[in-house]
Amino acid sequence: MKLIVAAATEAEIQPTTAWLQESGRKDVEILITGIGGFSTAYALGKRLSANKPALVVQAGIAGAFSRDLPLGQAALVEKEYFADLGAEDNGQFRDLFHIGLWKHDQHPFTHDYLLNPFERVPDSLAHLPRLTAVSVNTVSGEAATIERLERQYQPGLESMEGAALHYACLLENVPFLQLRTVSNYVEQRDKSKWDIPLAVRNLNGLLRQTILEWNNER
Ligand SMILES: O=C(O)c1cccc(C(=O)CC[C@H]2O[C@@H](n3cnc4c(=O)[nH]cnc43)[C@H](O)[C@@H]2O)c1
Repeated sequence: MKLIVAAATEAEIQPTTAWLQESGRKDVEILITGIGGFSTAYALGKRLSANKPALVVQAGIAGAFSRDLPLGQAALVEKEYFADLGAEDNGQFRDLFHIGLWKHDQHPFTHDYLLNPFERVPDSLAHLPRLTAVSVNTVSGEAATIERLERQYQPGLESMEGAALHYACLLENVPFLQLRTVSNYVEQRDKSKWDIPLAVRNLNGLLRQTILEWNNER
């Protein structure tokens, strides 16, 4: 049974891809899903309908809401929200639960979020904080948007693909983990403050340990 490592961009997991190619390992499959929820849901849905892996690990960088998480910090995402899917109503954002198009606890949601029920977290990742995250189509950079997300969801992290991973894997009944490292803070956009190399280095270090550990256990 395979382990699938899914990432939005090749750049985020390039060190792991190179290492896997050198090792000639065949039991780990790389899936580049593209950026955003729609491309991730499509890529995962298509792949998982062919046959089911033992585990999908989505690996990527993310924005952090709090300075308590240093750049480069790794975390596992436990709860995910589709945070910009809804309607604007008299200056207020309403999600699909609020406007009655989705029902609380409808499969695969728990209340209004997507919970990862996976309990067999590898030792190499067991020490990581387990956070709530929001998934968005537009990287948040306006104070009003950031305040709204914090008020509504109390997130630790923001990405563009996490909720799609949870949604697809819960529907397909495939175990999954979402591993993220912090590349930037969710704030007014200033790419010069991002540290993508550090986030990618830490992400791939943990990915490699996870793959080695996963291999030894079977
Ligand atoms: O510019 C580069 O060199 C570069 C290299 C690797 C990856 C990138 C990306 O921009 C990856 C996009 C990916 O990152 C996630 N992400 C990172 N920070 C945030 C954020 O603050 N809010 C939302 N998403 C974020 C996201 O999942 C993207 O898919 C660039």
